[in-house]
Amino acid sequence: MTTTIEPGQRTYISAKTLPPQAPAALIAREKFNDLLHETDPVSLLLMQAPAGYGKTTTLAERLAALGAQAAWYRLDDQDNDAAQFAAYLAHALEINRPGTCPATLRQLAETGFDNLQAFLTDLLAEMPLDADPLYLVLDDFHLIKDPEIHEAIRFLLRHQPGYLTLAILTRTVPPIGVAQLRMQGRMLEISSRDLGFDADEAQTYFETRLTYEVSRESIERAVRRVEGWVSALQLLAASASTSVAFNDMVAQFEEGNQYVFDYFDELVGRSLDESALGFLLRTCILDRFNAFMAMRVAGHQDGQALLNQLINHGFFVIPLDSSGLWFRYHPLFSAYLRHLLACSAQENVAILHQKASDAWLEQNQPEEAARHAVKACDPTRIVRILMDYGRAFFTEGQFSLLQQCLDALDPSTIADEPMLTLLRAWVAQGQYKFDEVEQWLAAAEAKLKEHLDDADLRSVRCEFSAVRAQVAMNFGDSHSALGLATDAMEQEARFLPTSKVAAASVMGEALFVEGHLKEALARMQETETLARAHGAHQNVLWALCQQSEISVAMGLLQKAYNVQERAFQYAEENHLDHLPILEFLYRIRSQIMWEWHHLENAERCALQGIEILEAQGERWYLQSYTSLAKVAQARGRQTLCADYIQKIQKMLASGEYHIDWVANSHATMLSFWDAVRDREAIQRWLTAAPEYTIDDATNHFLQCNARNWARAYLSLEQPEKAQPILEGLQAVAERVGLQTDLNRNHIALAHLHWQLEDREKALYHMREALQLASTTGAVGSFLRLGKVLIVVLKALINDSLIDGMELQRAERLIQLSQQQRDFSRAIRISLDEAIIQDIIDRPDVPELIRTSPLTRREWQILSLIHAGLSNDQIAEHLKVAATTVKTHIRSLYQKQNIAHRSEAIELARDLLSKIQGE
Ligand SMILES: Nc1ncnc2c1ncn2[C@@H]1O[C@H](COP(=O)(O)OP(=O)(O)OP(=O)(O)O)[C@@H](O)[C@H]1O
Repeated sequence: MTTTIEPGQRTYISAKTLPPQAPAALIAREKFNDLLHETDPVSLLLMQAPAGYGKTTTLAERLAALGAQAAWYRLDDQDNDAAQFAAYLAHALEINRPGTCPATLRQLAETGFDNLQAFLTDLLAEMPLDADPLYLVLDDFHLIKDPEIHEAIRFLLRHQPGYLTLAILTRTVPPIGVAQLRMQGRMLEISSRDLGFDADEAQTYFETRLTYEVSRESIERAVRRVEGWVSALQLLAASASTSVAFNDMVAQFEEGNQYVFDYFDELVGRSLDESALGFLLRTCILDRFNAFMAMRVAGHQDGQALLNQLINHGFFVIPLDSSGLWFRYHPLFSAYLRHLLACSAQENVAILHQKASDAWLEQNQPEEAARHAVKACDPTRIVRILMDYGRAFFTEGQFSLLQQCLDALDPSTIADEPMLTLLRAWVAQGQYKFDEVEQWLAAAEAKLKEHLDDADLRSVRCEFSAVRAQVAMNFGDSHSALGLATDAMEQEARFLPTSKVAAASVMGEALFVEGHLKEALARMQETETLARAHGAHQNVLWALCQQSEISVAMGLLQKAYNVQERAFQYAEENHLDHLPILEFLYRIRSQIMWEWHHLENAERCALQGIEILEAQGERWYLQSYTSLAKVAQARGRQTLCADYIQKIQKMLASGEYHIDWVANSHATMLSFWDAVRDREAIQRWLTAAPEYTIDDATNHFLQCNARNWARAYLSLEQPEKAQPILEGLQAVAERVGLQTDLNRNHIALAHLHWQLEDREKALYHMREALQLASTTGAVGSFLRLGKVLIVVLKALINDSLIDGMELQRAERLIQLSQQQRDFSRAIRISLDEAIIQDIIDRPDVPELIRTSPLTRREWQILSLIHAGLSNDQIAEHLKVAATTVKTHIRSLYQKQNIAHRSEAIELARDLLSKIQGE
């Protein structure tokens, strides 16, 4: 049955055939250029993604930017009418390209058509055979339910002229023969995965909309939480009025946010029956699922059909692979469903988790099974899983999963089983809960005495010694650690096969901290081999990271880098990107990158570390924040650096950390306070700083800790107090071969003697430092010195005391240090609230500065324009894409009614020159 298209005159709503109005903060999405511009025209461009993913805005923005011609037809429910559909389709084409189909339109008005196909036949016959490329955009196509219109679109796709591309924007996959077109290579697809904003786009978006600064880390976290869903980013920008509120809201997204819930209520409420809703509620407990898992958990016979129904509804169901077998829910949608589930009286959540646990085991996915057993609060299932897979979890480094499992068990259950006790003790030691370690071990020893034979008891003792050795190591008692580790090496492990690997690793660590670098390196290489033989991923990566650390201590940074590469390769080959230990790897990579002044890489690695640690909790971010603070400071971003320092201080105040971490964080804090001349903070630090030793400073962290004291005294201009510390440290570093520390101590000694006005010694130490830098490649440690570095280096050059490589290095350091100081000044001015307020309050300020306030980023760019930087230089300096800078400049121009760069420079000069007092 087809519908006749009756004749008739029509009134057209013009908004339906116009491109949409662009939002005020429109982000250019150049990443789609390749797809839209540089390929041959295709028959169909299918943009399919859930609501609010930016389908309409993106296509409109890109087509306009590329100067492509497009006829828009924006559909609504009323367009499920053949006559209306035909009329609007022809009208959209005609108003975009007059003369395309006047006769068809006339016939529509005067005689009508027998059906849609007859209409399309006439329309296609009337359209020219050849013309400039044209997009015919059908927006919100998911609203079309009429099969006749779907059939008409199939017909159109078969016969359309080559210059026409049909662009369909839809939440669901339309039944128009997509599979066939895909096979024929006649269509392009853009999905939610492509449409999601990436971190750079989100950064530009927030910088355009917010009046406060948000760190890159917060932006990346926001993008991860919402998976680039622009509507959620928009909500964030509109609702959060400070950076604290911003971060709170991002954190809230995990559990759910009321505005987002309301949005989903509207979306789901309209279109789902009971059975589909039940299916959603039950399956939302799964992090991912296929039809089998969905059927087992939801208890539905035909999971696949229900799944297809949900996908066709355009819900936030994300395919995980191209085979279309595995799916998951968008995290915000999942939070919404979990909220509904919690409110539902009909579902027994514990039973759902038990079903999930059993089904995952059938799918040979014990980790998932364990997670659900924990959520079901089901100790019997947990013990069963741990007895079968606990060792594997351990060798893979799944500590937080083990912790969750073990936390759910009764202590006496654990004490009955040596293997469970060992797991429990290792997990506690990994969390620095050293007292607990001993309690777990002692409780088990007391119990096991009663029912284990002598051989087993000996094994237990040896394996327990391995844990005790690691604890002793963490207390800094390398002597006891060595003794216990030797004990542990005596017997083959019966309960946890990797106990001997752990003991070997402790021996390596003990040698390292005692300053026996070569032996330590050899021991760590053996540990790596042993760990590889056991397939113990965690231990392999740990041993590699330690080799890298030892190489850094020896001043062989390039070698350390190469070892890290091996570790990255191992992680990739074994698909270990989710293991928390990878954060260690990224962290030490970030440290080398900072030392080599590759700031972008240093930042990237620190951010990557945070991403890995997200599930472990913020307590573990300390080192990542330290790296980010160092990068921010090196870039002259003092406000950002101050934010990180504040976070670091908070963490240090509320948790126990190894001295290695503490010393590293303190070094960064001191450097920041020195740069901002906060003498009080340095004084305060001295009153509570960790004690230092000099004679025992046979490793990098004890050297760093003592050097912190010396640097604090130097910042307070008390060189006489710093002198014995630095000289003592230098002697120890020399004795045991800590080359990187020698390098850093020489830099500090140069500073010290400059303060003491002993020019000759200052220059001597600086020259030694430069020489060592030819193997370490150090840059960051020099730049930390600030202004005095330039003075001392210039003196070295003036006195012709260096040549060749050292001279080149000195010149580059002067240039970098100078640049850092210039940028720091420009940014300080543009980010200082008081200075900006001062400008705004001036009576002669242009009115527009008051009425359309600039964002921080715009002030910053204005001040960099004033400092004489080109767009590319600004982009390079701010570490953003050149297009991002252009977006900001465009917005700035709009706000200030500026047409040319020269006017911007004039405005900047006018606003900033007096303030800078130049
Ligand atoms: N490039 C962009 N720059 C700024 N804002 C954007 C951009 N893209 C999308 N937005 C904003 O995000 C929101 C959702 O965008 P849009 O309406 O284009 O999504 P959609 O996928 O077409 O949604 P629907 O399925 O509801 O039609 C809009 O408020 C829009 O202004």
